[in-house]
Amino acid sequence: MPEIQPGEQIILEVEDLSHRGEGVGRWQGRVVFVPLAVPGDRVRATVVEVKKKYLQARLEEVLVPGPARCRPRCPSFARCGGCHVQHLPYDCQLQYKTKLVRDSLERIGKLTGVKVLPILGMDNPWHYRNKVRFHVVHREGRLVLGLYASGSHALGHWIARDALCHILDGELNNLALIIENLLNKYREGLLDGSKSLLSHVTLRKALMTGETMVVLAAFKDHWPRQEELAGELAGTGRVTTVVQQRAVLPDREVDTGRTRTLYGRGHITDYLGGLVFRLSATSFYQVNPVQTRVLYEKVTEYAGLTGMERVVDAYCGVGTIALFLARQAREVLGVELSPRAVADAQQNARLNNLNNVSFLRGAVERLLPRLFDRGSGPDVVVLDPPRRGCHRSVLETLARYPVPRVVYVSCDPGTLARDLGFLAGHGYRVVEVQPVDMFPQTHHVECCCLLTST
Ligand SMILES: C[S@@+](CC[C@H](N)C(=O)[O-])C[C@H]1O[C@@H](n2cnc3c(N)ncnc32)[C@H](O)[C@@H]1O
Repeated sequence: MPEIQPGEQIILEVEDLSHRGEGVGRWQGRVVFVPLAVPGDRVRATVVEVKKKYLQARLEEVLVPGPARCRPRCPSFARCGGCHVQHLPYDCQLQYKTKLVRDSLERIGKLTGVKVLPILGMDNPWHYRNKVRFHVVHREGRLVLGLYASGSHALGHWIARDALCHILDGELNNLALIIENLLNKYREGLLDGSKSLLSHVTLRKALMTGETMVVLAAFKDHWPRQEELAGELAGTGRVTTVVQQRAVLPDREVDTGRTRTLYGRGHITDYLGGLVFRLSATSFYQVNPVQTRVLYEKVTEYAGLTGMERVVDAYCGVGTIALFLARQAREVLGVELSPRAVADAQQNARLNNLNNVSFLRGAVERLLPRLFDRGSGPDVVVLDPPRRGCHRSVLETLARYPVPRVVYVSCDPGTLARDLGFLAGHGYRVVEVQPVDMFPQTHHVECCCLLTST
């Protein structure tokens, strides 16, 4: 039989969801991925890519809808890359995420029989995000704020034309509309020929204080009437600080673009779990404040502190987990690559009068082995790496110097499974995995895991 070609249409039943939230079915024995299809659907799809082991296809028509399929709230759901599973009711999303974690541990980590608890979901899984990054495009004579389409650098959701974003905080949605109008008022200074000088605009709000930051990321440090624009943004009454950032490549995980404060203090302040946190423009902070509390409580439980322990919080950001744990530990050392985040973390320790915490700036893969080689191994290590997981040398260090408790926080079940698989093969027991739904309506899954070496 001739090989199937891109452009050909196929009909298939969808049986499962992939780690990217795409429908998964089979056609003549081959695995087929169909974005926007859900389990139980019978669909007609066009093949867009033929790979050795699978076909990638585009959904053309749902011939018979699966029993769980529901109507997405957002009219641009099918275009926008921000959400992936709005066409499934929330309880099904939660079941899918728990299953995904179990499957990843078995398939990638080769870990069977690990205790994976049902995911902890939200009471209200909408409008939870405290942060958004809008891309800025010059189109049809206007500067437009929007979100990228899935897997593309084209806008899939324009904030002014399409509905408001259903996972973003309501006030940030309103602010985005105001900002788009203001950018157009100052458009002349914000254009470089026909292109926008601004690459993106980031909005970040502190849930508990309402303080709100606007970050204007531009390809130039200065442009005409910059201060006036910042002043008008501040005059909206919603914005407490405006920061200008030199645009950096979008895939840089540690945001090192130079920043300059145009209005206010250059940071916002939030409260979480009885602690106060200062956040600068480029420092990492969890985007779902309600679930962050749930996650950190789990980290605290798994750390099992009695007040005597020495703890390392690796990949510590602005020191949130380090400070949560410092209240119950002898001492905590945070390690973080971003200089701005380390400055925030040090300031946060002072703001909270916690003097048993210190922070080291640098790569965990470089600093952790040194700590252990010097003989100052801790009792508890918390790992909360970016999506790519831990560097091999971090895991090798933990294998060489067994730590009584490791708490691994992860936002990628695939790399988590890989790293847990390594540690399980080097003397650790994976005691329990607790998924936490930090990102409803999307395929992203956060997990908190406890490992012991005894
Ligand atoms: C997922 S965030 C976790 C931050 C923090 N634990 C929290 O809950 O807010 C990962 C952090 O690791 C930092 N990072 C990335 N690569 C790193 C590395 N190689 N060494 C140290 N820190 C790194 C990032 O700047 C970011 O702050």
